[in-house]
Amino acid sequence: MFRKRFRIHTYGTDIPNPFSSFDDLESKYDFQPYICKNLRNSAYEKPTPIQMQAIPIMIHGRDIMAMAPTGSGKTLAYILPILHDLKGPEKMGYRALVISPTRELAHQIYREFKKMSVGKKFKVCMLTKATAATQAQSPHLREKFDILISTPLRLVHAIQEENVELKNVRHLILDEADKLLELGFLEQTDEIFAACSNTKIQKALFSATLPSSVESLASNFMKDPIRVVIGLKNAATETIKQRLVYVGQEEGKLIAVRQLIQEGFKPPVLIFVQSIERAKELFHELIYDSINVDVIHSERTKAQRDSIILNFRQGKIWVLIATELMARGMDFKGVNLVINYDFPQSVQSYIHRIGRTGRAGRTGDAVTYYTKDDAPYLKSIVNVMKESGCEIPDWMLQLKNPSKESKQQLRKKPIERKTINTRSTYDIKKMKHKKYVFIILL
Ligand SMILES: Nc1ncnc2c1ncn2[C@@H]1O[C@H](COP(=O)(O)OP(=O)(O)OP(=O)(O)O)[C@@H](O)[C@H]1O
Repeated sequence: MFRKRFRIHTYGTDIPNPFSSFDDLESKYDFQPYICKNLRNSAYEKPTPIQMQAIPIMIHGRDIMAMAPTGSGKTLAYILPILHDLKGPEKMGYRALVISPTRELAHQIYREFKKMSVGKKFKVCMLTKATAATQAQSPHLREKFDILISTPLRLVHAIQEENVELKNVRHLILDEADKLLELGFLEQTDEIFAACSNTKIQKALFSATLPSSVESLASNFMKDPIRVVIGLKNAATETIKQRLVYVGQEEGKLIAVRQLIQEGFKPPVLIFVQSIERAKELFHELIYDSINVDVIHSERTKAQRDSIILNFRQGKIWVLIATELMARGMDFKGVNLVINYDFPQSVQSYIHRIGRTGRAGRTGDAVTYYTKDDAPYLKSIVNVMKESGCEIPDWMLQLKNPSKESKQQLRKKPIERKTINTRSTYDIKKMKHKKYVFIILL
């Protein structure tokens, strides 16, 4: 009955019962008072459904595959049982390892660990070029750490250079697990698994989307895992108001964005495009529109990326143009609107992108622009919207589902789109001419 009330679905054997209040952590599970104090200080009043169920499972040492909506508190669902199990710093090297697909998300997880471990002198390390180099120079330092957070590539380098030791790791978490088990990351993830040689290791996978193919792949390396699904499988958060907007041709998108800005918009806003090139192009268009806009992608320096994220969090940037880099895991609490300027290349991408708004019970808006070229894939998004309870016109419901092959093709290669540019070639030529005259005069 309790599970039904919170839409907690579980699959597996000997599943521990969920708990209902953070007080239970101290009274029933013997959590140390410092954890409960940190929870109170964070103003978290009650556990979210994924926390209610995943925490007891992890405390019992069971492997887990957990799927819960974006912004529903999955990070805390693995941080709390790890801190509880590790008890205190031990100077025996890394005992918990969290892998994240992006450096930005790894940093966010690091900050959450630090926040929740105030009062205990745990040594938490986020693996960067600098921290890896320090540990390479002073191997005795490695023993002082308890918890490691890293992206796959950085960690694989450190393993190959013998700069990290993972034999004592007993909690291995894959955050955004489906991404980490996709081609491109899979080889690195495999190498990390091989380096975690402790036979008593607990493996946990967390994501808002875990396609069945990933679940079956994961069951090969997990021991009698328990699957937890909150709400509907692979669905969007229900507090997000989703809209699909037809813009005709590519040019229509810029008109639509400018109209939105002119009508008055509530920042912060995130705009997703499909490539770095297009992110730059859109930035060069919007920068002249008297709004505080910036752009983030993997070609920007690490220092620039850090400063952009900070400024966006602090409200100094109103509109942030981003590539897929920002789509997963990033927790910007107040994002009011997500615009999919370019149609997402998969349902998973759609769910994660729009999940940057409507977090932790808040409401949010998501607008997805589509052109004639995107129309064949429209039904995939319509299906997600329908599952989330959005109102959808009949004609959209009657659309045909795209074939498996065409979906796979889109995942591999985005639709080719016209350059984002409203300035005429005549204007550009004129500007270039002016520049040369100016240089000659100088
Ligand atoms: N029990 C709670 N009560 C209220 N807020 C919470 C609770 N647990 C976590 N939060 C807050 O909810 C927000 C979203 O949490 P988190 O980033 O862990 O979401 P997530 O489920 O991992 O999302 P995503 O799938 O996008 O990665 C964070 O700001 C976090 O501080």
